Amino acid sequence: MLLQHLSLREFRNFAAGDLDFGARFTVLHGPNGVGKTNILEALYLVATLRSFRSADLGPLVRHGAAEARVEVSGHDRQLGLGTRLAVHLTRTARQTRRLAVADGKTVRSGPDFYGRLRAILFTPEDLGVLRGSPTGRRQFLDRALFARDRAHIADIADYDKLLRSRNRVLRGEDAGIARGQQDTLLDAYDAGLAAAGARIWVRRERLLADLRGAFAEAFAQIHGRHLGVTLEYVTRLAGEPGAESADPQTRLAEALRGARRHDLMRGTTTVGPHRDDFDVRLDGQDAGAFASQGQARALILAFKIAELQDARARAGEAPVLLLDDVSSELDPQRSAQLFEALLREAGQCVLTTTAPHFIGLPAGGDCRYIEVDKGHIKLGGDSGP
Ligand SMILES: Nc1ncnc2c1ncn2[C@@H]1O[C@H](COP(=O)(O)OP(=O)(O)OP(=O)(O)O)[C@@H](O)[C@H]1O
Repeated sequence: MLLQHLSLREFRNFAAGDLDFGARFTVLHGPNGVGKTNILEALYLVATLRSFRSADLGPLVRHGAAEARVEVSGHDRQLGLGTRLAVHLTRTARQTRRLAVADGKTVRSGPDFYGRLRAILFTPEDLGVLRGSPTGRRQFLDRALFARDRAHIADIADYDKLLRSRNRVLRGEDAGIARGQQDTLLDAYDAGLAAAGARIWVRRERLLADLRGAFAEAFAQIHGRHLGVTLEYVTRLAGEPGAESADPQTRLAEALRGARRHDLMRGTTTVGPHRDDFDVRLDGQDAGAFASQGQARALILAFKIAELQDARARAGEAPVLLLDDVSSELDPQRSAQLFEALLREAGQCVLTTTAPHFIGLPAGGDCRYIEVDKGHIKLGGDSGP
């Protein structure tokens, strides 16, 4: 989809905001805290019905408002038609409800909505992923999969819900459950977790297998060919004796059953893809512990390039690249390298920066500079920085 227009109502710090996208680049610029990332978050919401900053959608509704709306219009290149996608958020006392609308029609099922706008996100936090927590690395992989496989978003949501329910039962938090009922409930949760969890696990393994070659090549181009690089999925389930013959769902179901007594004592679920990780090695050494800052960034950049190449090859067109404030983390030389490599692979790209002169893209033609100022999108933003 080629993005043409975005309209925000009561979203984050925007009471109302409208902007037209550049055909290739849209540079959102302004000081810290004015709402630039909020605009990327709005686009990400339309792509995935999720936020990349908060699990709860409540904070996306402007303080004091009960409802928020994000609407994107653009051109669906595959259908050759104009298209409009909207997400409405309604905050109630207990939760925030979301409603997806495509071309005026409500879309009840998430998987029917995901993928109409396909977006790949790159934030400064991604640059620290190798040194950060396994949770951050799993989110990093899952975000890559959200753009690749629309079923993955639904599986992650189902898995998280089942996991929370299983953990509540393990901790005895559901009052009034007898001992016999507890086992029946756990059996049901285990079956659901094994089904969704196996799909998550298999997709993550396949993603890494598919990206491995392009990742190594992109890293070699950025950093040189003198260091060997590997990329592996890490799961405790892989090495279970005799497990190789069973399919992933059966292996996960058996592992959950086997861990149940232990999990009851711990009050939490200790096996499954919510405990998995991925491992990047430079000449056999763990990159998280041994790579220099520059190497770690080059590795993540290489992963994103591989992700963009894969997405373009699969869908026949490049997804929209959402690039949040990356230049602030890099020196000018690295910044130039990053833009050169990423932008070569990207189709349409929406980027935020406090320093538009850093971006170095000429205004006009396919590039539009838009100034953001405390919840206001300045009109007439197609001039240069
Ligand atoms: N629900 C909300 N209602 C009103 N304002 C909000 C809401 N959520 C966030 N904000 C405001 O949005 C602003 C943050 O916006 P954002 O993170 O997009 O800034 P930014 O321009 O990307 O800044 P930086 O350059 O530092 O990354 C803050 O001023 C915050 O108070």
